[in-house]
Amino acid sequence: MALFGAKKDGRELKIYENTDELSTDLADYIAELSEASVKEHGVFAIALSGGSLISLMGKLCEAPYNKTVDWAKWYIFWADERVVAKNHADSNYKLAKDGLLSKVPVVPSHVHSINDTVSAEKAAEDYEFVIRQLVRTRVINVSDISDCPKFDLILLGMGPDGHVASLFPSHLVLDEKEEWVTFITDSPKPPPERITFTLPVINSASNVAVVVTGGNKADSVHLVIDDVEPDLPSLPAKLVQPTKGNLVWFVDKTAASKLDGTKFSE
Ligand SMILES: O=C(O)[C@H](O)[C@@H](O)[C@H](O)[C@H](O)COP(=O)(O)O
Repeated sequence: MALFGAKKDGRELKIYENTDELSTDLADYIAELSEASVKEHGVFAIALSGGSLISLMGKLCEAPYNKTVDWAKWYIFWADERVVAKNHADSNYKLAKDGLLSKVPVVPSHVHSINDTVSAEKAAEDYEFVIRQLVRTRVINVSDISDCPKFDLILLGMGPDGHVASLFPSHLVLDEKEEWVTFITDSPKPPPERITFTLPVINSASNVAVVVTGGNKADSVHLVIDDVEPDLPSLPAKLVQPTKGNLVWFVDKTAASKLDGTKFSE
C-alpha cells in the first residue's frame, strides 16, 4: 500500500515505503488496466520502457497475475528502444523478454520489437509504420484529439536528468510534433543510438505511468512534481502531460525525499 497518495489536475502521485510495496501496487494497477481495456475494446496495447521498470513489474509473473491477466490480449510495444541486436545485453526487448515476457503466455506475434538490422532512422520509420498498420486495423485506438495512437498504457521510467523514454534534456526531438516515433544518435545514456515515442504519442495515451525509484532521482522528482520554475534545461518528464488520459507517478520514499508536498494534498 502507498504511504501517500493524492490526485490533482488529472495527475496522481503515489509514494511507497520501498520498492517491494511499489511493485505490488504497480502489478495491481497494470492488471486492472489490462482488464478494463480488454473489456472496452478487446485488447491491451501497452508500451514498455527499459531500465529498472521491468524488474519492478516482476510481480506480474507471479500468482495471481500470471493466471488472472488475459495475456493473449496484450499487444506489446516499446516507448523507447536502444538500436542494438535483440539479443544484445543493452536491448530493452531482451530485458523485457528475459524478465517478464518469457514467463507469461503472451502471443509472440503481438510482441512488437524494433527492426534491429537497420539504422536508427530506418528503425524509427519502420516502427512507426507497424504502429500505423495496427491503428488502421483498430488494434490500437486512435486519439480523438490528435491523430496519434492512443495506447492503453505507456510505462515510463525517469533518469536522474529527468529524461523519459529516450527524450533527453535539450534534445530537438522534444519539439517533434509530426512523427510518432523518432530517433537519436547521441544519447547521453549509452548506448547512443535509440528510437523513441515522441511527446504527442505519449500525451495521447489513455494512461501513462512514470515509475521512479532511488535517491539519485530525488532532485528531478522535486523539480517535476513540485513544478519548480525555472528548471533549466527543462526536464522532459515535466512535458509528460496526457491531454485526456490519466497520469500516475509511482515513486519510492528515497526518490520522493526532496518533495515539498505543497502541490498535492491528501
Ligand atoms: O532505454 C532506456 O534507457 C530507458 O527506457 C530509460 O528511459 C529509462 O527508463 C530511464 O533511464 C530510467 O531508468 P532506471 O529506472 O533504470 O533509472
